[in-house]
Amino acid sequence: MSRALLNTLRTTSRCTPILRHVPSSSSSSPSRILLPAAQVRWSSHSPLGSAPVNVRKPVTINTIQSLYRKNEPITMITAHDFPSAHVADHAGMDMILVGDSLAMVALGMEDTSEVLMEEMLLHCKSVARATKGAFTVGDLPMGTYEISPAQALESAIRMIKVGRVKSVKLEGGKEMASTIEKVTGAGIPVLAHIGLTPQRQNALGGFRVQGKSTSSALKLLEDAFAVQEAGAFAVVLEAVPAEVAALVTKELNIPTIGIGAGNGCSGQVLVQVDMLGNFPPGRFLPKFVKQYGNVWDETYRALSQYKNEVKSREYPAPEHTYPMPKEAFADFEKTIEEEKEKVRLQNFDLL
Ligand SMILES: Nc1nc(=O)c2c([nH]1)NC[C@@H]1CN(c3ccc(C(=O)N[C@@H](CCC(=O)O)C(=O)O)cc3)CN21
Ligand SMILES: CC(C)C(=O)C(=O)O
Repeated sequence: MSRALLNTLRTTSRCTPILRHVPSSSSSSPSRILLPAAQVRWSSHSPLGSAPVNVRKPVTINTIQSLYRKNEPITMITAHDFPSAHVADHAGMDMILVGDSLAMVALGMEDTSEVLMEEMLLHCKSVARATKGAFTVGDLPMGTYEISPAQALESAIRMIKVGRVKSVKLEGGKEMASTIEKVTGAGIPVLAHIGLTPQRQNALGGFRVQGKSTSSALKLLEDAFAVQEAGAFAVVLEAVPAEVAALVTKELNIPTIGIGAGNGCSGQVLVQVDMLGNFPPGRFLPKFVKQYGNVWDETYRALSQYKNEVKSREYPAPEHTYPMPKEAFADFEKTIEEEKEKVRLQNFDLL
């Protein structure tokens, strides 16, 4: 036992039970700093974790083009942080979108109008760090691109430079053509987004299916042509009748990525937490969402079991603890008893 610890035992034990003052192995303990590098382990969610190696060629804009030419459906999913992007990338998604649905699904906001550029950038960065294979797209949040093409380009550049994504998405058709031209002209790929554009929910009168009448279907086609002409590499079609989306897809020579737009699109996108079922029971889900998992139930079950096992002292079990040679512990106990005895005698002397 070190002299310092013995001194601590001596001085503190006069007024308080000594065991409270034995330094613990908590994370704030300075001894942690002295660990040799080889012993330092990272969480499995960190970039240096022991996650399986993902060996696929990174998806580029050319890969997307080539999938489109081969008529192979393009897969896209949203992600909002390192773990959700990590798993999406490993599952082999072609594209990962940091959608502004981040506002609701990760930040608990009411709708997408509240999310700020700085918040999008933070999440884009964490997604970009996890994504080695998929092509990343960052959503330009409301208010960062509508004022002028110059404003849009400035925001798009921030997305690339700070957010570390490979392309940007913005909502709007014909009226956004000059903006899309400006951004793509600077070498930043743009994914357009037409049909139901959630950032304009107040003008649309809510989340309403678009292109249901002949005239609104024609407007959708017009918007699709306009964004294609302006240089968008693909276009999201959200909440439009399947036959309209299929026809628009046929008429275009860039890929359409459907969400609530049926099976005739060149690819599909969904919000990851929706399709994973990672939300409490009873929450409204758009009818186009297919729930492929039940992550909420599984998480709830695991957390409840953990809670119960901690309360009942079932966890941690012996296999979750670190062994120590019996003799070393016996010595440890004995030394403490001896020290306590010495202190008792000293205190007695002082009387
Ligand atoms: N979690 C989440 N997932 C999404 O897919 C999503 C969001 N949030 N927020 C932004 C938009 C809103 N989305 C929605 C929401 C509702 C419908 C919807 O189903 N609306 C009515 C349509 C009524 C009509 O016009 O016919 C419906 O009853 O189907 C569609 C898209 C899709 N987006
Ligand atoms: C659903 C997709 C297309 C989206 O825009 C988002 O997640 O914000």
